[in-house]
Amino acid sequence: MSRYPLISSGTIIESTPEESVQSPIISIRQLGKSFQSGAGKKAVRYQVLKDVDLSINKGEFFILLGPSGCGKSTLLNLIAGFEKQTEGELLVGGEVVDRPGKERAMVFQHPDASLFPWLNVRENIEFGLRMQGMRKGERKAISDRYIELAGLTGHERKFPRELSGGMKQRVQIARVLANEPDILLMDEPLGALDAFTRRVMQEELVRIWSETKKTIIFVTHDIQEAVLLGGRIGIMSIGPDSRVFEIMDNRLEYPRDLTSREFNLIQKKLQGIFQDDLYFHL
Ligand SMILES: Nc1ncnc2c1ncn2[C@@H]1O[C@H](COP(=O)(O)OP(=O)(O)OP(=O)(O)O)[C@@H](O)[C@H]1O
Repeated sequence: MSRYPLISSGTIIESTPEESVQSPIISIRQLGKSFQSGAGKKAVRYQVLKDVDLSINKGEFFILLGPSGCGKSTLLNLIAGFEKQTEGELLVGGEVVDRPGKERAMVFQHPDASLFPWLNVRENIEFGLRMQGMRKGERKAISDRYIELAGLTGHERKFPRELSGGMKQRVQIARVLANEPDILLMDEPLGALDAFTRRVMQEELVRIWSETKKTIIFVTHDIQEAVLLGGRIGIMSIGPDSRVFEIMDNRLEYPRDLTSREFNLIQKKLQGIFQDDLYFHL
């Protein structure tokens, strides 16, 4: 039984028992991650994640929501294979994750960290394909597709320094998609954008997701963004020992209307959880 009575208006929002999730592409059982700081007698262990259970289906737009420092990026990094868990099991496509893989791609908050400043938009998008030894014609066909999908047509020859923040993020997303991963891991990818650009990019992301049918795991601490984007929203408890303690189904139709009564109802439910005293004692 859920700790929070999330269902107040029929099917709009409800808590999903983990058992009801079918054939997951990502399966996480009793996952834990601790970090050690310092060495010798002064060494201290900090248990960021503990007993994380989570199943994510193919094609889902899944949100990881929680306050700053609760361990969202750590969980994403474990799924990406950038970090290794200290306890528990993590499977992607039925395989144990012990390193990064082509089927998983990370989109970071700051595209500058991942774009090559000396390559133009098309060359950035084609970079991974060139590394694989793909021929020019084939590369161009793929980059054409993702340039169009990401709304970059007409900007192919520009360099990162000539692009706005939103455009750079589009290039990062197009580049990741060009490598055809099954899963996009997005770590607050819109967090550095101004409010207007962010709204546009949120809409674009929903469109790209519905056109590509990729599985997306999207990290945010913004409740409105979570409700706008997520099909399911995994709510993390405050660390240490953070876990996904509640999952909400969000069945509002896309594209979602921020001003609708239903949207605000879900937003309020989530706000209620984070303001509840119980939340601080999970
Ligand atoms: N490599 C590391 N070594 C030691 N501690 C770490 C390391 N990476 C993360 N942590 C700690 O783990 C905790 C969770 O960090 P994490 O970045 O996962 O949180 P977050 O929820 O993504 O936060 P934010 O929303 O601010 O990005 C923090 O206390 C952080 O200091």
